[in-house]
Amino acid sequence: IFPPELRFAFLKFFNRIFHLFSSYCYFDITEIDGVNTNELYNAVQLYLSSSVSIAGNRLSLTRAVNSSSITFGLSNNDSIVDTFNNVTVLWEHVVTQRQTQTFAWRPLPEEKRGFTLCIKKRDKALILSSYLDYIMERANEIRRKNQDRLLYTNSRGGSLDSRGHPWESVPFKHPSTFETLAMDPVKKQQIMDDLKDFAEGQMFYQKTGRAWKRGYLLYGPPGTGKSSMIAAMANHLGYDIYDLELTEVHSNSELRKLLMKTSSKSIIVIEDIDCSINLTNRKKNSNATTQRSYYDMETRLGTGSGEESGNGGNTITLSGLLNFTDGLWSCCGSERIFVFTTNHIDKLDPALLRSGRMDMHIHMSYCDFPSLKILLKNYLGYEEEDVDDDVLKEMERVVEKAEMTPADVSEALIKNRRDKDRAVRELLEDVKSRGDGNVKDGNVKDGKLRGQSGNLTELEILEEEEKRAIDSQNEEEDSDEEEIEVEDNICKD
Ligand SMILES: Nc1ncnc2c1ncn2[C@@H]1O[C@H](COP(=O)(O)OP(=O)(O)OP(=O)(O)O)[C@@H](O)[C@H]1O
Ligand SMILES: [Mg+2]
Repeated sequence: IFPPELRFAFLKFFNRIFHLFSSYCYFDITEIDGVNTNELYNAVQLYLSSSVSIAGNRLSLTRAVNSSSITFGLSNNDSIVDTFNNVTVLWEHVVTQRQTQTFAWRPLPEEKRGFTLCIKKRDKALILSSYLDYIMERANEIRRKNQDRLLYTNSRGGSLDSRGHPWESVPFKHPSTFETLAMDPVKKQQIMDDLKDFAEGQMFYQKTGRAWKRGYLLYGPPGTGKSSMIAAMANHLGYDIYDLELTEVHSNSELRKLLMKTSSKSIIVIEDIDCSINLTNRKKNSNATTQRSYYDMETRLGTGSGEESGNGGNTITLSGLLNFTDGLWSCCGSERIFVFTTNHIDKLDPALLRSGRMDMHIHMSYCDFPSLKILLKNYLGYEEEDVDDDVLKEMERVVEKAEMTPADVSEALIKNRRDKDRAVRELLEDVKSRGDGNVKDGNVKDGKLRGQSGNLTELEILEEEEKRAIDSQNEEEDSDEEEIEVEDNICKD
């Protein structure tokens, strides 16, 4: 009988009156806030999942693909009571069908989900000041404890999913830890201490006016454990990993968007940075080196000298990357670690290496004696006293000269892991033959060239040559002794 406008006005008026006299107030926490995913929604969901499992009568159970744990959740339009500081609150999970959309610049999920928090008006101040913070903290804790950390990739390119995320995620379950990582224990301890200081350093960063982030550059030959180190870092700190594939990023602004969508307490990784983007000065480098780079980015990437070049801004440049790690944008969110890895540190632009940019440069080197002992323990369960003294001494003598990577050693050990004595014997032979071979050859630096297989491809040989050039350059400063040794051998020969 009444026209709809009148009915609507009446309802609104009635609602107002009702709320005026009601002693309750309500807060809506929707899953999608405008276009962004609402972090609070996810936090509340996680927070409630820990209590609904005990209290709820009707629960929704979910188990994400590859996840190890089952998550409890409130069923649609169900509610639960929670108490905080002796204040009782009511949570309701509200799910409604979304009206068919006329036009949306990206598809939204069909259901509109949200939580409604109902509290007494007199408790409002208390709740708003600390309850929500408490929920965020608890949710983070639960997430870390569940061990369901995530590995994100941007393999979709710049496109967004229905929840507005450019990142795709899978549960991260890499078993590498600092314990299993074979490297010099002193160096390992330094890195662990550094990570600890970082994770606990909120006050320090605030006091010194620095953004709460830290950069590590891992460099060294393939198979020396750079990726394993990143996994160990993530496992140690309980952080998520964002594996940024630069070849999928088309412009600096896309890079910025990706960064904005990373959460805090995360490690942002760019692997093989020398291969995925040309970060050195193009002009200087436009010879053989660039011809054999893995991806020919010449047409797509900028000059790397700072400005975006002329192809419609469709480039990602060194300055873009530096802004990403270092500039104003890098501190949206906090507690972030950037890790770059490379096999060729000399190919990187000095701007990326200057002090203060990457806080720590970590050299992952060939297997040395302490690392070898760790691998023996990991793979065979051998402590030092389980191995014959003479064998150990012999290994100690030759292992560094052999220039085997931890990956080479692991492989040798895995091959014979059912027969431990044989594994040790064969490893010793392998190490000795390589080590003594290296001493004879003197100036041939990399074990792989003389290694098991003589059939390296042309690309690999080019790479090896390049690596040797780099190695000799790197070692100019720090290994005068070795050079003398090599020269001695040449003289003997
Ligand atoms: N330092 C190490 N400690 C323990 N295991 C190692 C170590 N280095 C290599 N490995 C073993 O070798 C394999 C390859 O190592 P990883 O992928 O970490 O090397 P990388 O340095 O990242 O190589 P690339 O430069 O080719 O990416 C790993 O699966 C791991 O088992
Ligand atoms: Mg790697």
